[in-house]
Parts: sequence; structure tokens; C-alpha cells
Amino acid sequence: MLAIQHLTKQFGAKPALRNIHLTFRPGVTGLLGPNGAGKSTLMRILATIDQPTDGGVFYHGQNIAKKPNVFRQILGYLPQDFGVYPNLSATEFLSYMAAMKGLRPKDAKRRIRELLEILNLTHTGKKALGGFSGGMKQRVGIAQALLNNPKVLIVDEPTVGLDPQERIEFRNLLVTLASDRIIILSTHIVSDIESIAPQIVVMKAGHVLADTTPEQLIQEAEGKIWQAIVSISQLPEMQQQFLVSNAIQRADGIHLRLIADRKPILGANPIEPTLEDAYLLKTGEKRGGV
Ligand SMILES: Nc1ncnc2c1ncn2[C@@H]1O[C@H](COP(=O)(O)OP(=O)(O)OP(=O)(O)O)[C@@H](O)[C@H]1O
Repeated sequence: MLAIQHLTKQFGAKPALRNIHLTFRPGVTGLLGPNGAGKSTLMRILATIDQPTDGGVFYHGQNIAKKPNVFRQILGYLPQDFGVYPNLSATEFLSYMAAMKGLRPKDAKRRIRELLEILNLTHTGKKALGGFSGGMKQRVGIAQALLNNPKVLIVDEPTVGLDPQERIEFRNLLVTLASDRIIILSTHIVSDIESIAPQIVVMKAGHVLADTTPEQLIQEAEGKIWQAIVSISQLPEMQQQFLVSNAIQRADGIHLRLIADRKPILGANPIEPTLEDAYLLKTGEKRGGV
């Protein structure tokens, strides 16, 4: 079990994380929040790259900052800005990373072969990484994070730059990896985690706004999501007054999904909330537009 207690991080006078408490168990946890919420800061502390100002992270009761090298043995980390050496092949790059992580050459060779297979990279093992697509590079990134078969896997905004098909493949991959390890995935895209994360943590401005299940988050939004059809001239006013979860141009006008405690306008009908609606309600973030 991995537990975060009283975690605070200040950059100068500016708080990036404010007294965070969280517990993670095996399976995927989705860390959702708008830009600047503190997700990457939290992940960097979990990955022992950064130190908290106050509080700490405890793995089976041990403060990971006290013996970071011990925790790193069971940790895999894919940072947001993961870069590869363009002239190396996947096998060369992974061998290099394995050496950095202290794997014995014989074990590294076996593990790299396994990972190239699992990540569907065997046929590209000898090609230079510079020619890889975003999705293939991301799979190499995951492979390096899995070299030591980690018990805790931290992936920071892993789907940035992936096309829709690659996103789906990446999600499926995480599901297969999650059976016996803690996976913490940060994103600001709800669909990245909707179908794979039984635990969802919503953050904003350094605070945890929710630590819950997708079902519970959706339930909290019931009765607050409305559908309405408006003209294009009414749209700016709607966006100013209400949170607009979605706006689609159709022949009969703009079809809006609105978030409001009460019926927002005449003719609006209540509809079932989605996780995206529930997330927007929690964070108060405005989205929409045609
Ligand atoms: N090294 C740093 N020095 C100063 N301020 C920082 C530093 N790193 C992060 N911050 C600030 O801390 C806050 C949280 O940033 P963080 O990158 O953790 O958010 P995030 O949720 O990951 O957002 P994004 O999705 O944009 O990466 C922001 O206000 C950011 O400007």
C-alpha cells in the first residue's frame, strides 16, 4: 500500500500541493485535474525526484524520501517530458536504461526481449527511435518504466500526442499491467481513465477535490446536467452564465449540455451525467463552444 500524508509542496511562497492525503492500492488510479492542479508535482514527489516541503509518502509504512534508492527498486516512472535518443534502437535504448537501473546484463537482455514482445515492439527492436510514431515512443517509455517489473508504476500525462487508436491501445495495455501493481496515471482528459480506473482523484490548485470511484462522482452530478437547444446568438450568454459541458451544432440549433443546480432555461431537459460532466462540475472548469 502507498499512502500520502499531509503532503505539502511550496515553490517559494507559492503552494503547489496543499496538505494532501491519499491512499493507493493495486489497480489504476486516475489523477485528473486542469493545468496547474499539481499533478506533475505530486508525481515527481512520488517518483522521488522532488522532495515535499512537509508531510510525506509512505510505502508499506516506510517514508520513501528516507531511503529513495530502496523505493526506486520497485518503482517505474514515465515522466511527462520523456525523451528518447533518436539514433538508438529500442533495444539499445532499453539496454542503456537497464544499465542505469543496475540490472545485470543477462537479466536485462531477457527482460528487454519480454518487454518488446509485451509492448508489440519486437519487429521494430532494431530500428532507430527517431523514426517512431508518438504511440511507439510512448510504448518504449512504458517499457523502460517496466524494466524492473515495478510494484508501483507512475505515468504522467502518457496519452499526450497519441492518436485515438493509440490511446485505446495504451489504455488496454495499462489494464493488463494493473492486476498486481499500483498504477497512478495523471491526465486532464477524462476518457483516458474512464474505463480503466476504479479510483479517481480530482485535483485543482493543489487541493484534492475528490478521491472516489467514477460511479460515485457521476452520482454526485445527478440532477445537475441539462440538455437545451439554443440559437447561435444565445451561445455566448449561456457560456457566461453556466458551465457548458458540450456544444454541438445541429440543423435545429446548438445542442448544449449545461451544468446547473436548477433548470437553467425554459425548455431545458435533465439528462444522465457522464464522468466528463461530473468532473467539470467538480472543478468548475468551463468547456464547450462550436
Ligand atoms: N519547479 C517549479 N518552480 C516553480 N513553480 C512550479 C514548479 N513546478 C511547478 N510549479 C507550479 O506549481 C503548480 C502545479 O504545477 P504542476 O506542473 O504540478 O501542475 P499539473 O497539474 O501537472 O499541470 P500540467 O498539466 O500543466 O502539467 C503550478 O502553478 C506550477 O506553475
